[in-house]
Amino acid sequence: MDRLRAALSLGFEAAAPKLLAYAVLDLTSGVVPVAIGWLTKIALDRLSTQASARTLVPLAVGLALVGIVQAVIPHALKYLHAELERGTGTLAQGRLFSAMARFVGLGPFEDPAFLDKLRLAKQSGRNAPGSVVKGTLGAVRAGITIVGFLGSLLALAPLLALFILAFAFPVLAAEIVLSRHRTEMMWRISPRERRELFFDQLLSDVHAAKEVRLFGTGGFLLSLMQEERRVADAARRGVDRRELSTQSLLALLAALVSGTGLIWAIHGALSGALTLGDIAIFIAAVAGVQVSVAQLAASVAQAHQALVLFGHYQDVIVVRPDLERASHPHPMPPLERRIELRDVWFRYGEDQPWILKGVDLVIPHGQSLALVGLNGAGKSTLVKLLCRFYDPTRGAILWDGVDIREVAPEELRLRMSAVFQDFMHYDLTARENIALGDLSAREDNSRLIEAARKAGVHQTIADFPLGYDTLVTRIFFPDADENDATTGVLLSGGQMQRLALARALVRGRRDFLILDEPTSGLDAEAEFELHAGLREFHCGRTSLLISHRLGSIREADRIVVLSEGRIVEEGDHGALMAHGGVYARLFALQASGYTEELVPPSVEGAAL
Ligand SMILES: Nc1ncnc2c1ncn2[C@@H]1O[C@H](COP(=O)(O)OP(=O)(O)OP(=O)(O)O)[C@@H](O)[C@H]1O
Repeated sequence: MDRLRAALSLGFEAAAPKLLAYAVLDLTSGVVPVAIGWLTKIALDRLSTQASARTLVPLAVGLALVGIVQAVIPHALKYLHAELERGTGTLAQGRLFSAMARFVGLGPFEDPAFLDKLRLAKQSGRNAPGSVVKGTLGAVRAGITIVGFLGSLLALAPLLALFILAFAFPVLAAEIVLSRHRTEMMWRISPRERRELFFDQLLSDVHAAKEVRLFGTGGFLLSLMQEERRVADAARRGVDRRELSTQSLLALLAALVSGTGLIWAIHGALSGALTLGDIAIFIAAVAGVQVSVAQLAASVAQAHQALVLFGHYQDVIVVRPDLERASHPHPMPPLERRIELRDVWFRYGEDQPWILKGVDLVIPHGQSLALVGLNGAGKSTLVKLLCRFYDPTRGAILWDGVDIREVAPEELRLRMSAVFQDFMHYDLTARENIALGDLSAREDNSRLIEAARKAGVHQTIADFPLGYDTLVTRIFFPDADENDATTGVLLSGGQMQRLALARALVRGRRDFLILDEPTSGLDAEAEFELHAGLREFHCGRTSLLISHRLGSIREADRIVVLSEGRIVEEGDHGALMAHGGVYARLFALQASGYTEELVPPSVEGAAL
């Protein structure tokens, strides 16, 4: 009942006048068949008693008017229903995405059960209020028609009226059971549909297209996609078949009921107990009640199914933040002393292996720290904990002595900037791609240009047909525009990475800068220039740099080596080289790939 109220109030909030108009028209259409039945009966009775033509005119006009109403109402209802769906769709979308914005971290986006719920919530938030209104009003409308016709039947054949009414109960029960099966099936196949969608996107994605073609995996991926569809279709087919057999059985029952009624009516007519008009209204009533009972059942099923799905929407919009928010958040003044990881342990789930195993690390204010380690050592995980995308499973991260769980996550993030290893490229303009780092810079050309210059991408953008307002994508334009550069340009991987870097830099002098492999896609010269620029940029600022190119981090104030979730070495480049441990071995290994004659002295080591 609460769910019904919530769905209706969402519809009401989104489009109250249209919802009311829909209700009025829908309910009116419930009276129409009964009115037609009675007007026909009266007309036939008058005809059979040789009544004058004048008495028939109003009836004919009435019948014509009711006929017009009957013809127009479905179209008006269709329009109003679409309007209702558009209104609720926009409102529900806003609420759904606002609820998702309350998530502090990344956990829910990695939880398959939540992703299934989210997909159904998106669908039901848009459709459910309309379907609930349609289903509920459809049921009421059918109820009105049934009551109208049953009243007529009660006057003619009370027993038959009760017989027909009794038939309504199994129909309703069957429809509700079928609806429950359908919604359960939809939930069951949801992961399959998600996987099918994944393969579908993969097979139409330009990035994947290269490997798909080179490795010839198109057929294989297609077969996986179709397998998902086959399994999901088998489940759908099962429910469809069950519906078909149940509906056929109900149709048989309906035929028996109408057959019995017809035989009774013929007897009545032959014995002179029923007039021609009685027969007409009787036939209309039997058919009308049966159709309306079927409509009632279908409407109840529709509303029931929509309400079950609407439950997913409701679950998502009231979902609690994935990570605890402090009830009285600590203020977040600028960093003055240090960021500290104190005995931090972390794993992604209780059944997952430990990724960080007791990390103690201090990043003093104003210092640059470089993090080094083999693939999978836990470097990016540590970055995600610093941004509070997850909370440590044990231990704490302190910002000037305050646990970051005690401050508002938004405040924490306002004090930071970052380039992530898996940086984003937005299918927007160059201006927007940079300004998404700090929206206040959107119209501030000098700030955008400064950030782009530092990231080494200003000249590239300036040469675009529309400069900073050039779209750095072509996905929004059809083939016909392919040769028109003003409809968008395509960037190389390195240029996209520079844009991502500019996005991080446009945030200005934030307290803490994280650079996770910021130059992995850049050429050696660009990387050298960029690191020189960055050195100047984060000179005297607190920063964390992760890079596998050890030459680019050698000038960091401190280098920390992470191995299997533990810090195994710490010191500056000179000290670590002298120590002769993991770092020295890795550095020597990289350096051995270069010969002195080939590397100009100024860039030696920089591009390792
Ligand atoms: N979202 C996640 N859920 C579960 N496990 C994860 C997740 N992200 C990373 N891991 C696991 O955590 C481990 C450390 O990954 P992480 O990305 O932190 O390593 P890294 O040191 O940054 O590696 P690389 O040098 O390859 O970037 C890996 O074994 C990875 O499988």
